[in-house]
Amino acid sequence: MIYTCTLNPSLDYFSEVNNFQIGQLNRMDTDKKMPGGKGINVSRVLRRLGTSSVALGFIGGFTGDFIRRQLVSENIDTDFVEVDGDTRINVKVKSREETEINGPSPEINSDQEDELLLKLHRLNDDDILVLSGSIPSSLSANIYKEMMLKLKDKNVKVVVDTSGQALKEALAAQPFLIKPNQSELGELFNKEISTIDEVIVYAQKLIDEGAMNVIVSMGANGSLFVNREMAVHAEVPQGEVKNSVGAGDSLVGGFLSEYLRSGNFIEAFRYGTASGSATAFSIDLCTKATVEELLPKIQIHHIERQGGNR
Ligand SMILES: Nc1ncnc2c1ncn2[C@@H]1O[C@H](COP(=O)(O)OP(=O)(O)O)[C@@H](O)[C@H]1O
Ligand SMILES: O=P(O)(O)OC[C@H]1O[C@](O)(COP(=O)(O)O)[C@@H](O)[C@@H]1O
Repeated sequence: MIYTCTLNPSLDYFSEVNNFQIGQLNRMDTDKKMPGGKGINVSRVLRRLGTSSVALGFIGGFTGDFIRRQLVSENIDTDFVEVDGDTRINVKVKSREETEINGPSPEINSDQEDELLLKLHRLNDDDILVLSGSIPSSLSANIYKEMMLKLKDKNVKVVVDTSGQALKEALAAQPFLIKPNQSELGELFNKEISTIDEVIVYAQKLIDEGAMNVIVSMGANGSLFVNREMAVHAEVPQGEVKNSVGAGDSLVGGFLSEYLRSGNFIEAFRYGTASGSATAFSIDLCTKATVEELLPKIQIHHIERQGGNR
């Protein structure tokens, strides 16, 4: 079974505003409310691709009720811990450019934190746990690492999709997969990373620090998969970007769905990358049909590393 864990879910409020002007009264042309947060998006993508999962995390208030109802209507199993405050609202404005304003998390107290940690007992050998998104300010930045250490005697593959300190801390617990985007990778090393060669060098450093597999997503430039055996670039076709929110989560969901089916890293990477692009080219998240239409257009290039593959 795949478990996704979203410590900081969101109601994503999407609005389209033609000619958005800062400091002026703007009116929306369209709006839409969707359940959001990285693990929740992974669960939604997995369901669309025909793979079941259980969504864990903290939700609360009217926004939490909305998320729960939406997930139930999509036949996604949930096992959330209820908190007192409202789950945050993240505002996404689409105009000439996309602008995101993510809200602050509600307070999580130590009983609620313990309740979530106890749920990890549900996991068995060969399950997959996806730890995705930012960490609420009332929790410690090393909570992902702590969760992984609780599972160390079980053969659970853990995927970590977060950034900054939380990601640095998690590396020591040897995640199966991490998925920073290009700017998150740069942020980890306090360096602007602009070429594919640089991405490979720094992804490799994350492997040296403990990650088993690294995918670096690079928006319209596709993505890179790096582990000790290979470095692979997936080139994506150009298309009209309708909404890039959730593209990274779709990559993770697509990768896992195909990895569970075939156990093949390259096919999983191709499928994940197609899923990311299919979401970027859609108003909502990708569907199985949009992913499979793009799949033949994803070009896979093996890259020989300096000093050879290891
Ligand atoms: N403009 C785009 N054109 C084509 N594919 C895209 C575009 N933006 C994102 N994608 C796809 O989605 C994946 C994840 O996108 P990215 O923006 O890098 O992730 P994140 O949402 O985590 O920042 C990319 O690897 C790519 O496959
Ligand atoms: O937890 P964070 O880092 O604030 O991110 C939450 C936001 O990221 C999303 O999960 C989208 O993430 P990606 O675009 O990286 O796939 C939104 O649904 C949500 O609003």
